[in-house]
Amino acid sequence: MSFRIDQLNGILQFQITRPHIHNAVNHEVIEGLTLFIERMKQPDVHFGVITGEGDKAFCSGGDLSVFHSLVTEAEAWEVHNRMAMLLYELAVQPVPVIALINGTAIGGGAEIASACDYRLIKKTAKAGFVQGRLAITSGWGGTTLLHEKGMRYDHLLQLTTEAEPLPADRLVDIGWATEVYDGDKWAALSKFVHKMKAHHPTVAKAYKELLTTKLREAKVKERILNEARQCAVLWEKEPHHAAVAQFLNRKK
Ligand SMILES: CCCC(=O)SCCNC(=O)CCNC(=O)[C@H](O)C(C)(C)COP(=O)(O)OP(=O)(O)OC[C@H]1O[C@@H](n2cnc3c(N)ncnc32)[C@H](O)[C@@H]1OP(=O)(O)O
Repeated sequence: MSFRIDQLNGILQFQITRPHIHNAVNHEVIEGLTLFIERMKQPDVHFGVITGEGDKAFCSGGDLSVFHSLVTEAEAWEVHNRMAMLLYELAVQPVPVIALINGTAIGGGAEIASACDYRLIKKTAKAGFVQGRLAITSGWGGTTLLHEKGMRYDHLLQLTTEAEPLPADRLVDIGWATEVYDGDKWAALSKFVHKMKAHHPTVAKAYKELLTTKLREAKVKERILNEARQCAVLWEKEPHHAAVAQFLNRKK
C-alpha cells in the first residue's frame, strides 16, 4: 500500500508510504488522496494532516518511472486534471489542513503542500517548484493556489522560475512556509495545533470558510485547470521527455 490514513483525536492524517522513492506520487497515492479528502468531510474531523513516511522526503512529486508512460498532451492532461481538482478540493476543505513537511518537498510534492493551509517544515528540509528543470511548469494548481492565497508575486515568480529547492528558513522568509520545526514531527504537529484545539472546532471551520471564499468565487478552478493544461502542453514536447529520460538513466 502506498499510503495510510489514520484518525487520532479529531486529526485525520494522510501519510505517503513510499520512502524508498522519496514518497513520489503514483496512481495509488492519488486514490488515497481522494479517499482522504472525502473522509475529511466527516463531522468528527477537525484538522487534516499530510506527511510522508521516513525522514528524507515529504514528497518528490509525480513518480517519473510511472508517469513517464504518459506521452501525449491528452494523456498528461488526464493525470494533471485529476490532481489539480484534488488539490483545489484540498484547498477548500471545511477544516484546516497542515502539510507536515518532514523532508524534501519538490515538484508536485511542493504543490500538494501549497494546497494546504499551513506548511510546517523540518529545519533540515528543502522545498521547491523544480518542474522547470524538467521543461514543464507546475500542473497540479500549486502556483495558482499560492497566488490566490496571497503569496508575494515576485517571490512566487522567483520560486517557480528558478526551479531550485530552498532551505526551510528561506521558505519562511518568502512566505511559503508557516513555521520551521526541529525534532519529532508528531510532537511539532501537536504543539502547532494545541492553541487552536483549545477552542470549539466550529471556530476554525468558520474562519476557514471565510478566508477561502475568494478561492470559491474568483474563477480559481478555471485558472487551476489552465495551469494543468499549460503543463500538459509542455509535457508532450521533446525537452520534457529528454529531461525525464536523463533523470531515470542517470545512474546507469
Ligand atoms: C506537475 C508536477 C509533476 C511532477 O511532480 S514532476 C516530478 C518532479 N520531481 C522531480 O523531478 C524529483 C526527482 N527526484 C530527485 O530530484 C531526487 O531523487 C531527490 C528527490 C532530490 C532525492 O535525491 P537523492 O537523495 O540523491 O536520492 P535519489 O535520487 O537516489 O532517489 C532515491 C530513489 O528514489 C527515486 N526517485 C526520487 N524521486 C522520484 C520521482 N519523483 N520519480 C521517480 N523516482 C524518484 C530515485 O530515482 C531513486 O531510485 P533508485 O534508488 O535509483 O532506484
